Amino acid sequence: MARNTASISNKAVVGTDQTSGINKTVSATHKPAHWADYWALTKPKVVALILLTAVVGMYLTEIVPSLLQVAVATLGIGLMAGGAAAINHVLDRRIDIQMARTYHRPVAQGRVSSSAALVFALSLSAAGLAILLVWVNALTAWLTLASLLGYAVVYTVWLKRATPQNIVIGGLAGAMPPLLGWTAITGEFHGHALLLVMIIFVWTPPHFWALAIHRRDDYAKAGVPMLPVTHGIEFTKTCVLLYTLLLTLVCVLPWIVGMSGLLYLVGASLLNLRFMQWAWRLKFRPSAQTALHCFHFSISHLMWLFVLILADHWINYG
Ligand code: HEM
Ligand SMILES: CC(C)=CCC/C(C)=C/CC/C(C)=C/COP(=O)(O)OP(=O)(O)O
Repeated sequence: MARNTASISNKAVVGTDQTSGINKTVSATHKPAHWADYWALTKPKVVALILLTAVVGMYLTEIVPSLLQVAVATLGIGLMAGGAAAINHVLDRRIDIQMARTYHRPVAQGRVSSSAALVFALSLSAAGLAILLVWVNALTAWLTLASLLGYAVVYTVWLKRATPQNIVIGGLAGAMPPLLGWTAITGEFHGHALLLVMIIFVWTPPHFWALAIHRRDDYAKAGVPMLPVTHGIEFTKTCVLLYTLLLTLVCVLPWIVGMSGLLYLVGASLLNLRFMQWAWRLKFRPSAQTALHCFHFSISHLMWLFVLILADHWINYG
């Protein structure tokens, strides 16, 4: 278990952030806001992966979308996802200041005021909603708004503070993008898109709980009832292992229903075997960094899985 420290004084906040796996000491004074602070509010790396899954949803339909269609829908969904992330920074600022991983965030530190961050977040969200309503379609616009509210309000305000199943239920909002991509092109629901949603939904618990195991003490200190805090690390490791097993089974469904071919099946199975190997190691042969490695692998896993689904689709259907 990594040890993290965050001491807060009037002038400076100094902590050790090991999420990256690198022991880097960060210090922050109350500097004025920089454009990079606003960029950070949007959680750009998370949104990038969300957008990859949305774009794959767009290209998996029977219609071949134009680049302009893809670009406009991606912009709309991206603005709303970034807006949701910025709202989360405002609503979570008191939790964020208490955790070594998040204490340096712009709103928690006061470099960006809550009101400025809120104006920024609502502007992004409104622009995204308008783009989707005017140039995409109403179904996608309202579904994206539902995802935004699901993450920024239902998860952040309520579930996160209320139950250790917070990220299981709240995970639905983050799992929606492939469906958003699909409806952006077709204007309607499809079982194949729902399968992609199910894959991200089942992937989310092992993704997050691996990190939460590594950061258990942080969450305990901030009083957030994450599973390793309420039910212990061993129980959470068992849940990670069982969810990776479930994920392996769910990932076979696209092949069973004829949505994906052998390239996908073989590639996805290899990725899932590796994920299960990390989860097994986490449960039975852990070192201090295993949970962090497992978390990092989960991100590569989802990225390559969606690249594979798309490559397989292009090979099979042109
Ligand atoms: C309720 C659902 C989810 C929860 C609770 C969750 C939680 C987290 C947390 C706490 C981090 C660490 C962030 C940081 O250190 O700043 C993280 C990182 C990340 N998550 Fe998730 N996540 C969820 C869903 C997703 C989804 C749906 C995706 C993409 C499809 C995703 C992609 C990522 C990526 C790419 C990172 C790395 C970010 C970075 O390195 O800056 N997450 N996640
Ligand atoms: C409109 C649309 C598609 C919305 C997508 C919603 C979205 C941005 C989901 C990402 C989920 C996420 C990063 C959760 C982090 O949990 P946390 O907020 O508890 O983590 P933290 O401690 O790092 O803030």
